[in-house]
Amino acid sequence: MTDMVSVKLKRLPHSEGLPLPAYATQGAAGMDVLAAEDVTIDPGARHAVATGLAMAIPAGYEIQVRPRSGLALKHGITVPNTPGTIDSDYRGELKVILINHGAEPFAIARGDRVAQLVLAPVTQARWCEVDELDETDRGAGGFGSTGGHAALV
Ligand SMILES: O=c1ccn([C@H]2C[C@H](O)[C@@H](COP(=O)(O)OP(=O)(O)OP(=O)(O)O)O2)c(=O)[nH]1
Repeated sequence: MTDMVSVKLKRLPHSEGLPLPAYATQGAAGMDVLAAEDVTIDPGARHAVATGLAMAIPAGYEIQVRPRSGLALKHGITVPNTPGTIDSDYRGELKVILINHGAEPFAIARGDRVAQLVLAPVTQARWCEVDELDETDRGAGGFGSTGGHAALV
């Protein structure tokens, strides 16, 4: 059974008549979120798409704005800041930043499902400053230090 967390949501006038974000299937991790405006994004351009929704996410949670794979694969439409972070103390309009990596202008109509929202728990870190860090086999190796993209044998 999936946990359910209540999130207070306020409709702004331009979302009137639109369905709320919803899970497309029972096991979906993300709720598809709808555009509240008509807009065309030219190749290479970005736009913060209005959703007409504001919310009060409970403390200890965030909402992540993630791309939809179908739009990415078929049209090159993705979220450049993915996952977009909606903070629990944000009360403004949730906007979906989209970029068109495709070759054609991409037309969005009000009501189109442009991205998905994932509610996720947040753990805040407290820094603990030290003079020395413990040693590991990896050490400072990174950024491809274990080899290229060929399969490990
Ligand atoms: O895709 C996004 C990302 C962010 N936001 C809103 C909610 C979030 O809580 C706020 C700030 O986002 P973020 O911290 O990513 O932006 P920033 O550039 O660091 O701005 P700020 O200085 O306002 O925190 O903007 C959106 O509506 N959509």
